[in-house]
Amino acid sequence: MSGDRIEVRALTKSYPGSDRPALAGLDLEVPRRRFVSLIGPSGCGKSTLLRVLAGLTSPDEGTVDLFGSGPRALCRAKAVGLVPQTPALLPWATVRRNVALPGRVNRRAGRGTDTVDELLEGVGLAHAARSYPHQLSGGMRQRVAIARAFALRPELLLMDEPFSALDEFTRESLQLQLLDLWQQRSTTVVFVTHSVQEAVALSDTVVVMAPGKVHRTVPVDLPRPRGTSAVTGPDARTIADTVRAHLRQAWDGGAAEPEPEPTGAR
Ligand SMILES: Nc1ncnc2c1ncn2[C@@H]1O[C@H](COP(=O)(O)OP(=O)(O)OP(=O)(O)O)[C@@H](O)[C@H]1O
Repeated sequence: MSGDRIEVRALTKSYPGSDRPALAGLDLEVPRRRFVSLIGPSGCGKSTLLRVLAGLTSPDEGTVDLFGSGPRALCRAKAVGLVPQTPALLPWATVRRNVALPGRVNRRAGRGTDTVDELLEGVGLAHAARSYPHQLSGGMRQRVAIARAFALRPELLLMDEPFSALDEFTRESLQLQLLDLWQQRSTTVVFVTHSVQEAVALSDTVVVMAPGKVHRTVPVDLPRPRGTSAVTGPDARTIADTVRAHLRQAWDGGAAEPEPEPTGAR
């Protein structure tokens, strides 16, 4: 147990009626305040891992230590935020209220809150504070979901392909806003994506998964804050090529040499 990291050990999880486990002995370490992306073939267990980390489902075997607590305890303490692919906003509430509501829950849980105006500013939605969800574009709804997740001041933010339905321009602008919010706060982010470019642009570490387990961890040694030139330059392209090579191995059944050191997302 350690308060400065997430430690997942030998995690297994099978769904009833499925012929192979969704997670098959997965090990992972994520130090506090890091931004880590999970990437891997469809069905390799990325969402299942997020659901276990969020305390939404229990593993069959293995241990999960989130900064010295279990997932359910961290969730009860309102210290875990989850941003899904399609945000579920309250249709009857304005943008402002949608973002403010977790704060009220938080105050009851004895945790601090961020001011709603700062968060709306941070995601470029100050002008839409009085709008309702049905009046927003998909990108704006996802911005509300991100602001709402940060309103919880989460120790751990889990994001499951949050930008996959967005056009490239909206996606890039949201990536920058997310990085700004993350850098201003001490949140640890675990981010699922299918985009190698996105994983490299955002992360300290890219975790390449093969079915049920971690295949490789790839450090992203790019300076922060990352401007467009850093994430499109030669160093970023080299890292992206490394991730793609590991992804190809993962697709081919994970026939790589063993991980040289423990599968920590350092
Ligand atoms: N509720 C469920 N019941 C039965 N099987 C499930 C359930 N959820 C996931 N699975 C199976 O578990 C495996 C892992 O699924 P999971 O959604 O975690 O993968 P993923 O990597 O997130 O996939 P994708 O990239 O397509 O979103 C898959 O074989 C999937 O069919």
